[in-house]
Amino acid sequence: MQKGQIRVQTENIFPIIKKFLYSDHEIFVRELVSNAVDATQKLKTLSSIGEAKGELGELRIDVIVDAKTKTLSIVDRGVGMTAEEVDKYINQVAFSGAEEFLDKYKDANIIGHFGLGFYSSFMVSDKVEIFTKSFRENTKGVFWSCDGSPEFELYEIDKEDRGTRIVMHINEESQEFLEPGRIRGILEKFCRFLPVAIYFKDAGEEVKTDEVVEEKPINNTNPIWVKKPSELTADDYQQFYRELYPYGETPLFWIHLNVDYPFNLTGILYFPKIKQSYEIQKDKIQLYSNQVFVTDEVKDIVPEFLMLLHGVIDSPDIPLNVSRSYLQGDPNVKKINAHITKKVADKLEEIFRNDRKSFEEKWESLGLFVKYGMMTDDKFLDKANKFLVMEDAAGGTFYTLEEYKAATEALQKNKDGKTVILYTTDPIQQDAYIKAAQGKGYKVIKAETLIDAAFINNMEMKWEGVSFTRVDADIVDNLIDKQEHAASVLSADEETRLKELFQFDAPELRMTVEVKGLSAETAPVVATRPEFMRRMKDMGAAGGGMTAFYATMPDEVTLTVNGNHKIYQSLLQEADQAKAGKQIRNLADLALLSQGLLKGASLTNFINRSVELM
Ligand SMILES: Nc1ncnc2c1ncn2[C@@H]1O[C@H](COP(=O)(O)OP(=O)(O)OP(=O)(O)O)[C@@H](O)[C@H]1O
Repeated sequence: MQKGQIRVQTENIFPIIKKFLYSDHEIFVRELVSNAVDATQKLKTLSSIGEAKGELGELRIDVIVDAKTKTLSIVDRGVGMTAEEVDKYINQVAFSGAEEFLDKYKDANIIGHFGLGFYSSFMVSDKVEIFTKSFRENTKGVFWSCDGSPEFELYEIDKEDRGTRIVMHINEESQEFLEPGRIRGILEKFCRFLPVAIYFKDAGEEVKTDEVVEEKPINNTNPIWVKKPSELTADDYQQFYRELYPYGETPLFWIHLNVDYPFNLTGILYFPKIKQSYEIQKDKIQLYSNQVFVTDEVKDIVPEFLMLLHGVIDSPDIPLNVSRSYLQGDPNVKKINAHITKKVADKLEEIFRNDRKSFEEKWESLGLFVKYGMMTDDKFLDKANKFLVMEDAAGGTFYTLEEYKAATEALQKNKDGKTVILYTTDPIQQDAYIKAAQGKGYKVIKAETLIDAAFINNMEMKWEGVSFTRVDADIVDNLIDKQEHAASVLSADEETRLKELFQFDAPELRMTVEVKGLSAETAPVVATRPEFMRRMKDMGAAGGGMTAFYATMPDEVTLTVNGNHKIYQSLLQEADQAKAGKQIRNLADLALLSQGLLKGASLTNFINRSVELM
């Protein structure tokens, strides 16, 4: 028998482990089961190259919880260890550099992500024992035990079967890890797709002898992301989606990632159906390293705009044991990021080209990813410019940017030669304006979703030769500023007088009045909301910052008085000044009403005044 001290520089390494790993105790299960998987995989490899002799038998891992003896055991049938190996790997190697590591990362919250490996078992144990026997011929079994002090025991034992049994004597504070439900839950979280079958057993559970209980492993050892895309059907992908998200709706489509150079990465990303932007859930992508679950916080690894996707990413090349700031600067992570973005863009373009109809049908959900991506990632923007579509206000027709430009070439270029994209944020409320624009042959597109306001601002900076104007931003004749003027039939005096009549108090509005010669069929007064101020106000309302103060400002509105409307001929002749004033006020209110700007007392006044005039 050998007795000795574990050779780490710090005497009190165990209290440190316990303290720092406090928040993430459950990861010891992942660490130990991963070791058992590694030992099993190693044996398979050695056997395949003829270094391990004989039958391997059923290769499985058993996790056994026993409340009576207060132990949790993890049993594998892998390579096992000889006495020398236990001394080398457990006593010496496992902790070299640990002191330095702890010093460096004392303050960071990342230690929970650091694979402390086998020693993490001491977070929850008073004593840990190893019973192991190597696959090598003519070796004896080995017993190792340590109670959490740096002293250990190591001696040979008789052990029949190959492999390793780790027995943890769970400590007083960690009794939760003796609850079968708790352990099962942890296994399902971390070990769900590990490549070796894992069986969970509650030693305290009574088994009736005449009953054949069918054993089912915890995990799916062969998840579809490790298979070749050519071997898989649409059904396989959808079934796997349901396995990941039992309550999720059928996804729109998916992308199978498979890279082996210059880094290793596999995975499947699903585009979920999104009906409302507020349904968006981030943190739905799970990150694995060789099928071991690592985290569902994929920030920094997946581009921000793709955080909305679901699915799994598996890469042994992502440095998991280091801090976030390091991760951001990591060249591999940057490459992975760029690769995922490219793959997603390629896939979207492929669907757009091959099946535009289905692409357009999915646009309601897809548009959100695409627009978000175009705003935040210039590489993606370049590609997406080809497949971003804009839906006509009439519904059912979609234009790409190029198609819209071509279709509006003749009518919608302004004096600077820019294409003016007319949009509506509310086809019902802005119906009159849309009809007027369409009447002139203009194309109006829908921009109704939460993201559109920001998207429009952003694209105006990024797209050359394009500007956006909301369909009610000006009277229809001025929507596309071509610097053409129609003459008014009124004399200069009459215009001035008319302008005066329209000067009245409207405290909640900031009003500008202009008299213009519009066509005789156009309404006598048109209320419009200047694009710039309205955007600022919308942005202020949506989210604070610099623009927040705009939200508190009065609504800005322009009243364009149509000097060519025949109603003014009689109004300007009206002898009863008070009556004329009221009629003028009513015309203005009607225009404001169409913009949804007539509210509260102003609305009541309008109704009373109308009755009076009648
Ligand atoms: N179940 C096992 N069967 C055989 N060897 C094992 C087993 N568990 C641990 N070992 C040996 O002990 C070594 C140290 O294990 P430990 O978990 O501390 O670190 P690691 O697995 O090498 O690295 P990591 O920090 O990523 O877990 C392993 O490399 C392996 O050689």
